Amino acid sequence: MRDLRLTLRPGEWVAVVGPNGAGKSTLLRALAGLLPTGGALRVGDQAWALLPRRQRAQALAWLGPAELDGTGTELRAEEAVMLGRLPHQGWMGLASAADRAAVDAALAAVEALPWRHRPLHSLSAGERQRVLLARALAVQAPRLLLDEPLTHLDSPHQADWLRLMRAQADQGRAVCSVLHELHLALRADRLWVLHDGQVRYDGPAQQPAAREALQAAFGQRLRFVQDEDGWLALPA
Ligand SMILES: Nc1ncnc2c1ncn2[C@@H]1O[C@H](COP(=O)(O)OP(=O)(O)OP(=O)(O)O)[C@@H](O)[C@H]1O
Repeated sequence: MRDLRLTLRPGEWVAVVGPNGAGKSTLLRALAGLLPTGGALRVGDQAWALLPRRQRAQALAWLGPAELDGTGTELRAEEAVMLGRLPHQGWMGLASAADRAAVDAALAAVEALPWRHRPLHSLSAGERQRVLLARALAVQAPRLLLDEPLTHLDSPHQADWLRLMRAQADQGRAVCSVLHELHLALRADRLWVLHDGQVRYDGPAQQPAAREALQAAFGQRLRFVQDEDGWLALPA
């Protein structure tokens, strides 16, 4: 990937879309500082790489693709979510009242409270994904980078996720999510359409130019329909 110039703004939800192999995960990892890159990655006017690790961990919540299948761990759901609080804890890792409140709120947000004490390996794939989402929420970071957060989620929980991300943006957070669910991606504030390692579109999700870029990226294999909330993309 080269010649990228992208800005993630507070209060804005960006959906990163494009066909398989377009470079979406690569871009997200580069944005999180997880890949060596040329050029400059900045938070405000500060160089990301120069920030202390703890400050970076507080500044950014990360959810990777297919992160955890739960095998080989006895970690319970609420313990996994508490990992999101590590950047806020001292060296002994003692949970404060604020940490516990953040974990409770995150578990409630993904409707995971009833099975908070269950080990991850005993949960279904969708339930585990919701725990990972709760872990990202529990960080309470001003930026959330989420790679395919809807994997394994049923339709109602996908809709819940949409409302959650909208609420995060409304609270002033910047949300950047790689999505294959184009019908939901078009509900984002901004789209980054990727194709062959290039950003082909960076702009409002509901603009005609966004739909043109999507058609080009997906080889004219989409069909757009309108409902009361705007345009949706379906397979042609
Ligand atoms: N570690 C790696 N080494 C070499 N090539 C890689 C590596 N990771 C990804 N690639 C290649 O880089 C390109 C972009 O991969 P990336 O995972 O960013 O795509 P993506 O848009 O997220 O795709 P998908 O929708 O399939 O998840 C692909 O062609 C892929 O084969």
